[in-house]
Amino acid sequence: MLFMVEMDVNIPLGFDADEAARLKAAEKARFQELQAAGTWRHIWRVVGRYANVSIFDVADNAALHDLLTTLPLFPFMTMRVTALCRHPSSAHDDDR
Ligand SMILES: O=C(O)C[C@H]1C=CC(=O)O1
Repeated sequence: MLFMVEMDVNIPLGFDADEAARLKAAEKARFQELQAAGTWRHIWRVVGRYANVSIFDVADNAALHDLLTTLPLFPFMTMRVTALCRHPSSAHDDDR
């Protein structure tokens, strides 16, 4: 199942800089694993914000919930999830 996830990251001012750097590095490593696995299919930066729009391909709602809530930056993220399905005019057979 495909989902669009909009993620806004808010690390509070004054948060420990080393810990923030560690969490960002862990997030990037987890992202790269999930991208290589085809689970985190796409990511775009939202211009002018510490935010992204991503496309996930997971088995079901529970799998997405488990994945998102275990991301290293999850405690600092606001997320909006939109379920997607293939558009009948799409040329991409794997959009499902
Ligand atoms: O930078 C972000 O938008 C937050 C997060 C998502 C992927 C990643 O590497 O970091």
